[in-house]
Amino acid sequence: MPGTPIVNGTSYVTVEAYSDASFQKAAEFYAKFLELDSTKKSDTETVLFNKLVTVRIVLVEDAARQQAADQQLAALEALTDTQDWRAHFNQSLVFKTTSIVNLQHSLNKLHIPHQVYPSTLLPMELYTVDPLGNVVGVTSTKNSVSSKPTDRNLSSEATAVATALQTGAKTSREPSRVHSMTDLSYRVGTTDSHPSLPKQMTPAKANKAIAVMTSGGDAQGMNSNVRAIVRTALFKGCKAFVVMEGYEGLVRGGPEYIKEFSWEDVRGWNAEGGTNIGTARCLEFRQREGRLLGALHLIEAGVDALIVCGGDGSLTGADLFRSEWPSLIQELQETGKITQEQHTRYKHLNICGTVGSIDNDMSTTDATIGAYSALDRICQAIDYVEATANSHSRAFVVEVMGRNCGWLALLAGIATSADYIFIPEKPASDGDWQKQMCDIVAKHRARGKRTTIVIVAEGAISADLTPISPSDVHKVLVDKLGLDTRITTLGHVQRGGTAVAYDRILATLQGVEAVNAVLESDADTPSPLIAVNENKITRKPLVESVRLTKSVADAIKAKDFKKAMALRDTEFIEHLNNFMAINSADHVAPKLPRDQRLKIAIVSVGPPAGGINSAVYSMATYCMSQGHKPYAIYNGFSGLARHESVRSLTWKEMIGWQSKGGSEIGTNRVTPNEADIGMIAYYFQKYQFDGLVIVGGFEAFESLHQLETARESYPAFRIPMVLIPATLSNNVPGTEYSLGSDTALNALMKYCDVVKQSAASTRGRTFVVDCQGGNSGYLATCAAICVGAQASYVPEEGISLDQLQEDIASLAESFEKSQGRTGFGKLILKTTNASKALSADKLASIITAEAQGKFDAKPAVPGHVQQGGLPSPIDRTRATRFAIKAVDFIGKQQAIIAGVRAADFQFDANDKAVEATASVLGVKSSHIRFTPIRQLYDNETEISKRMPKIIHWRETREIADHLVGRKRVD
Ligand SMILES: Nc1ncnc2c1ncn2[C@@H]1O[C@H](COP(=O)(O)OP(=O)(O)OP(=O)(O)O)[C@@H](O)[C@H]1O
Ligand SMILES: O=P(O)(O)OC[C@H]1O[C@](O)(CO)[C@@H](O)[C@@H]1O
Ligand SMILES: [Mg+2]
Repeated sequence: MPGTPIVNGTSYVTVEAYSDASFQKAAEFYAKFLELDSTKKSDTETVLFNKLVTVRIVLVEDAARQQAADQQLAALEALTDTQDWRAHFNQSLVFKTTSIVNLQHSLNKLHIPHQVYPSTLLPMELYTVDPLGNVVGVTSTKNSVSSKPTDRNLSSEATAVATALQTGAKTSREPSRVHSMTDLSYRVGTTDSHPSLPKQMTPAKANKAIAVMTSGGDAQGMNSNVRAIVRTALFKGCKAFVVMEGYEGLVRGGPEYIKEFSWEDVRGWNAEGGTNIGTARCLEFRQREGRLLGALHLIEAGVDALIVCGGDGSLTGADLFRSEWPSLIQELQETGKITQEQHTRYKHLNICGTVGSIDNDMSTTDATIGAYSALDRICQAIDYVEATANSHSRAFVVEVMGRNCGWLALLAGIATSADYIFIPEKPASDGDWQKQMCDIVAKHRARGKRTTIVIVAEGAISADLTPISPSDVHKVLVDKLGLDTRITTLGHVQRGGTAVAYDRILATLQGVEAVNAVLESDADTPSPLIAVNENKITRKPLVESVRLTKSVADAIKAKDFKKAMALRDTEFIEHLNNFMAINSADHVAPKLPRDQRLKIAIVSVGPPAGGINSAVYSMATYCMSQGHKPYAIYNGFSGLARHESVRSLTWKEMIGWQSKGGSEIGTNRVTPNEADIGMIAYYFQKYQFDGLVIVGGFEAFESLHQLETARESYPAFRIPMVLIPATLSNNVPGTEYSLGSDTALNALMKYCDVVKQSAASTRGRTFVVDCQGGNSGYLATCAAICVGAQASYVPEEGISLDQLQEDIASLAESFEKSQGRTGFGKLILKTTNASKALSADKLASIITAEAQGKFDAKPAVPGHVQQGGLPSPIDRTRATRFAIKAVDFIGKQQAIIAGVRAADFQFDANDKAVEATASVLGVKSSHIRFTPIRQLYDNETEISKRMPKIIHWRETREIADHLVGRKRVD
């Protein structure tokens, strides 16, 4: 916003200069750096100021101090790249700013060297050194979600300095002085020349030109990846380029194919399908001549780093390109195509891969960009097909994409509870597959299923590598089982439409991380591939990932299917085992011996969330496959206490539950204490439950805690108990993901896409969307990333009037800039509880009034639409995974608790092993973990707020802000 001071905070600082020359330079420096006006009071005093900050410079001639200061500057210059130079200085000034980003931009323009911390996309502190030798820090950390620099990025000493910067406290390293908002007087050094700063302070890295391309088959989410890369590159002070048409664009070169992009060029891309920069399968790039041209064109365009978003093939190409780079540029120089200078400048090709492919066939990452969107399209199609199949009692053979990889077929099989799947990694021999399929289909039909769904991956084969086509399968179903059968080939519909929320977020976070990775790489850093493991964005060596991926295909070709499976990630194998277990649920030949079979109850507590039915279905069918007896407690604990609503679940009644929304066994918010815990214990004893699975959100969390606490009094609760988190608020302590949150996020995102489109069609229109989530801003924050909302307000931060004013001003500014442009609609998201006083309606009125006719705002309230109807494939498949893990947990914990169950004198509730038998299942970082409820309840929960103490997604807020250029007020 023009006129807004770049720094604020009521700081008044006096610095001393020891020579006239340094006195002059300091005045110039502060005027530029902090955008201050200056008044020369006398030959020995200059005052620089804006509304909020005053810097007073006084000249105190002193040769000895001058010399000391010179030495200090020389020491600073000697520091290396890897050193955290803040830790080597003992004097500093600190100011606050609303936007480090803007400050960084202006310093880049002024060519004033600086460093930012932490060294991620989320700079919260910026440092430079003034001509007097003072370290000058500017921080944006004050709002409740921004975090301190982490140990990951800072040495412990530097962390102490950073902490002190934020708290105003002194560090133990005397005579460090860190101040803010006070009148300070410093002993400062001076030099006759402007200090030439140490290497690592120069913004050399941020001067890079970073190019991105999309390659191979297009995938939903590629546009979000490109958007994030372009904007992060610009945000970091780099130039951003896009290579059009994949490797084809590299081979052709020139500004038509290698284009510089601006912030505005990627506006609105999150909601667009396919890839807007084009993609291709380029034969020429497979040849050295093609890659030689590619190298030349990159150098001609001045590109330092290339980020390739593509599948296994594209990244194989990228890997080859990087390994060949030295010889390519050698040849270019020898043939006079590039100069010696260019050869030196572009000596190392900095490459990074973000995996974009619907196939999800890249090793070392759990998900590729686009895979879950394609899965969404497949599941939607199969859900549709189910309806017609059911009407005619028909069988459908559905062909899905995936040349060498069965991930789509497998996950779709789980998500739609298909009868049989064909995937290339685990083929049966000819003769066997026909029998296996017919046995299972016939069994399901005999149990009363009217539909049959068989999913065939494009690359399906039998054990002798003969392709299995949908017609082969069709023939068997007709000839052997006499089923009325149809074939549906989904084809490119799977790559159609816009990305699901998961892909938009994955693509965005990976884009941000890819830029970080290339900026942090040097000649010796192996090219990274940006992966995701469970919920965590990670970096993996590209070469190794490509090698592993190739070896899967090689193993399949060599008929070594065991190896092929082993080379797929562990989650793939787990999914396959899960599919086979629940799909072959068998009363006749269960897996476990009689003495290990258990009675396991499941209950749902709290409001409905996508995936509850899938969890119940998977838990029950898995129990059946093992030999356990699954029971449902209908209508929560109140149902049990009042009506003894317990029934063992049958296979037939659960047909179709995997894909259903809501909760078939009923749910409510009543906890055991509210319902009557004595009655509940009585029924637990009556039914002799050996284990309990609770599915739900915060009330379910409270329920588990109550039951665990009641173990002292009621032996019936001395059984393994586990909570599967399921709530759209995603606020259950002990997990970073709750079932239902993905379904809700997609529902909210689709709603936002629609209103944003409406906003874009109406000149000067903003919608204020009211989001659910209780006291958790998770949903609003993630949706803000998915739809590129201008701002989001969440309960963790509340709504400050200053911030609101800032957001309105920035809306005004962007609407003004957008004059004459189309497709320019804005969204503001607000969690209902972000402010009780400011409803979406009121907020919209305030914005409209403040806009003074330049634009307007309307409220939009999706309400319970956010519960989402049908559960998303992510919620369905994760529900299955969680349910099976929960049942296994109960099985494993039996031994620990069974011995002490009955005898009071042996039961010690404080025994750690016993305590751990009542746990919350959660995704934490990149693992599934069980955490004892007692530990979570006592140490990790803000009970009154119904929230975990640590907000795992808080960094995401800053990314959301940065990608739309939102300025933050303290
Ligand atoms: N071994 C290789 N050497 C050089 N370039 C390659 C190589 N493999 C693939 N490429 C380049 O990458 C492009 C895309 O590869 P491919 O067609 O295998 O798709 P992909 O990236 O695996 O994506 P998807 O499988 O999702 O469609 C190829 O057209 C080619 O230009
Ligand atoms: O669109 P094309 O070039 O026909 O490619 C289809 C192939 O691309 C993929 O969709 C991967 O993107 C494969 O699953 C499929 O075999
Ligand atoms: Mg591929």
